[in-house]
Order: sequence, then structure tokens, then C-alpha cells
Amino acid sequence: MASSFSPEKARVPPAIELPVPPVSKFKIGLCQLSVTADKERNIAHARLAIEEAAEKGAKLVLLPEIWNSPYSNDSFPVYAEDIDAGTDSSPSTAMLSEVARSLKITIVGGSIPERCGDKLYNTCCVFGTDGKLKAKHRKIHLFDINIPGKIVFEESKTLTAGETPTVVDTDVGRIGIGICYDICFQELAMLYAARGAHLLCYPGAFNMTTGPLHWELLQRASAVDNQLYVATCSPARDAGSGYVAWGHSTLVGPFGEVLATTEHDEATIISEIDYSLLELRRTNLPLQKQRRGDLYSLVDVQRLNSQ
Ligand SMILES: NC(=O)CC(=O)C(=O)O
Repeated sequence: MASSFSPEKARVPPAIELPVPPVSKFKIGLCQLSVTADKERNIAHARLAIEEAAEKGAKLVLLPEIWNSPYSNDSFPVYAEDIDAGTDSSPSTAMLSEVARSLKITIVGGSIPERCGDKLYNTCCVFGTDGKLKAKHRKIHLFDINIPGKIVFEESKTLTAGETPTVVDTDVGRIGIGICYDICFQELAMLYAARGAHLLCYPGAFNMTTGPLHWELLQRASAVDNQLYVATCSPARDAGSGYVAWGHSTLVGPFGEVLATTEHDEATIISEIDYSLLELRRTNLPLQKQRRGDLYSLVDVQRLNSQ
């Protein structure tokens, strides 16, 4: 369907007030998992890591991008699951749902290759404490990159891009979801902030060229520009695999401060999120009020079109 967006209508309603989160302080777990070619092992392994994070007090657990499959265009069609067709056709999300329900935690389930009809997507599922699927985010910006002599990757060879930004209300606050390359598009983070997100979660697998330069920079920029928390989770590095991930899963606070991070080995990071700091930082630095909406503005096309 063609978008009905027109520049004349491009006056955006004011940003949504930051909603009162259902919880002020809680622990988040970032599971930087090793990923192999053995899907069953990957699922069992992820389950153990989630259980370990929950045992250490995590109420929200974040997994990496493509944690049930090698990250490759050859693998995506082979490992893809039909998430909407019920638990039998998606063992990976069935596990996430079951463990979220039994441990009463929220899970932002990294991403897996999703099959829907004749299309494949890179998809993140969010499960609530009752085990129900609360949101499904299909990677909006496909990772098509060509840095000669360093890295060439074309997700669009096999995958289709998602069409919808995803903000989800959970027991641990309002969360905006992006997958890896989605983090390079700051408008998406701004949109989530304008929709009242407390936290942005990005499962990601940055590469060894962009990772050292861009990974932390983008997270900190998103956090400080939008005055919210940003959490990322990568697979652990496997130097022998076709795609070598940078690792460095991280939690950044609303002042751009790195609260917890790790290197490239497998690890579970447990760190605290304190939403009272969102108000504090927004009072210290009232960017929202100082923004020059008369000179520039972000257009939320979906909100405009739904009016
Ligand atoms: N998987 C990705 O989208 C990787 C990416 O964005 C990168 O820069 O690396």
C-alpha cells in the first residue's frame, strides 16, 4: 500500500510523555552466547544461559542476533522457523516462551531466521512473564555492506526487510527493538524515544571492521541523544566461523555511560537498570524542551498515517 505521507502534513504531534515504568530498578542479563551449526545444542545452550541469568536476579534477558544458526546466507533458509505456525514449527521460540513463563521473566529473544510463506526475515520475538509473545520485530534495515578487502555481506540475498518499528510495553518498561544494523539509523532510536521508550534493545552481531569503531559509539550516541538506556547483545566470537562477530555486549545508561560490557568470549553480563535516572538526566539536560521543532523535526510516518 502506498504511504499517504505528504510534506504538508509533516507536523509531528509532540513527543509522548515518558510513561511511568511498572518497575523502577531491576537487573538485566545479556547472554553473549557461543553459536554452533548444531541447532538443538544452540537452543539447549541458550536455555541454560537464560536460567543462569535469572538465577542471578535478571528480570529481563536479552539474547544475540541469530543465536540458533550460523550467521550466513546459506544457513538462514536451513535454520529458519515458522514462528506463527505454533510451537512445533518453532522450537527456538517455544523454548523462549516456556522459559519466560516458568521463570516469570521478560525475554527479548535475540533474533532467529523466520520463514513466513516464501519470505525469510531476521526476527526478534519478545516474551512476557506469562510466556506469551508480546512483539515480533523483523529487522528493518538489512545488512548490505561492501568494504573491499574487509567485509562483504548482503542479507538482502536471502532476507526481506521488516516494515514496522517495534515498541513494546513489558513488566520491565517500554522497550524499543532494533536488530544490529538497525542501530546505524538514529532516526529509529529517536522515533522510539518519541514514543516513550525507556530502553532500547539491540540484538546484534557487528563485524570485525565496523565493530571496533562503531558498535559502542552508536550505542552511546543513541543513549545520550535520546536520554534512555541502550542494551546490546552479540554472539561470542568464533574466529573459525564464516562470519566473525565483534562481541562486546554492553549496557549503556541515559548519560551515555557504559554500565557493563565484556570482551568477545562467551559471557553473561548482569547489570542494574534504574529508571529514576531517566528523569534525573532529562532534568539535568532538558534536551526535549530545548529542541528546535521550528527548525527541524522527526516525522513519525506511522503515527501521521494513523490519524
Ligand atoms: N548483522 C549486522 O547487521 C552487522 C552490522 O550491522 C555490522 O556493522 O557489522
